Amino acid sequence: MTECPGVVITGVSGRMGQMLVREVLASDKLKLAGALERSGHDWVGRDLGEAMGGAPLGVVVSDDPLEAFARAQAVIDFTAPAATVEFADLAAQARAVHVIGTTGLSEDDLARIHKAAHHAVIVRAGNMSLGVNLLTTVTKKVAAALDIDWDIEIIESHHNKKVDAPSGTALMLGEAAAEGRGVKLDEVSDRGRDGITGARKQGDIGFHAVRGGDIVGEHEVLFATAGERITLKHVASDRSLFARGALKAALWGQDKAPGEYDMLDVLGLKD
Ligand SMILES: NC(=O)C1=CN([C@@H]2O[C@H](COP(=O)(O)OP(=O)(O)OC[C@H]3O[C@@H](n4cnc5c(N)ncnc54)[C@H](OP(=O)(O)O)[C@@H]3O)[C@@H](O)[C@H]2O)C=CC1
Ligand SMILES: O=C(O)C1=N[C@H](C(=O)O)C[C@H](O)C1
Repeated sequence: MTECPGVVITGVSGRMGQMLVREVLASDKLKLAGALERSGHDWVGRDLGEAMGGAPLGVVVSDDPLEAFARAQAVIDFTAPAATVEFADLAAQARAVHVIGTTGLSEDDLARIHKAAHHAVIVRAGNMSLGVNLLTTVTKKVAAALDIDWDIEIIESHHNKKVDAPSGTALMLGEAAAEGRGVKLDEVSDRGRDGITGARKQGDIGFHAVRGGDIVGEHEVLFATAGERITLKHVASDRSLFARGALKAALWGQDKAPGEYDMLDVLGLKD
């Protein structure tokens, strides 16, 4: 029998980090090869299971990514942009599949990730759920079918600890709508109106971010014209769906050539 690929989880104390650990431990296709936190974090040096408030797991939380990645076949990373670009370089050096869920990445960050993907497989998506990725394909089709007099607005809602806006998912949906319309998102994007903004510019794609309580993630794409509206909506009520998508990506990437991929590739939804 072939051995399960070993996976390192970064940012293990985080909301997604802990969810990913649970999903890897429950998986019979991947094994936990390491757990990372930033230097100085009080989980570093502790047993991961105990740090999470449970029984010991025999995995000590480390702050040494290169050493951890060298022992792994995959890295699953839901942290922050500054950490993710470092991890992309190090995972590529170790030739480990790097699954990136981190959002809020700048153009410079994306360029660095693109470079790292010359040497290893990188799967990156602002949302790892099947439902959202399907929604992007539907959004693209609806946008392609409708005239410019249908206004497109994207409304996202998240918990009050989220640090970036618009969400990675909202941007994926915006890209899909822009692609469907045959325009560039950065030329039509209108983010968070405020004050005397003037009338809505035809062809713009609007973004609105709601933050409150413990909302896991909700995304709505509104197509509105005179006399009628279409609303496409996805609601995530449990973070485990993002974690399961990430595990699927880590496995899928094992036999792929170096390069940048997304969840549409993993889910077989690319057209
Ligand atoms: N693609 C998807 O499907 C999804 C993406 N996300 C994205 O994942 C990311 C994390 O979300 P969430 O888990 O809620 O956030 P949390 O803040 O709960 O967790 C982030 C973790 O990353 C750690 N971290 C941050 N910076 C560094 C660093 N420089 N080096 C090492 N570790 C670091 C944090 O440590 P510390 O506490 O010390 O800062 C923390 O443990 C966000 O970008 C979010 O948008 C979330 C859900 C789904
Ligand atoms: O920060 C979150 O929580 C989430 N982030 C992702 C995003 O920015 O779209 C995915 C999901 O909506 C949860």
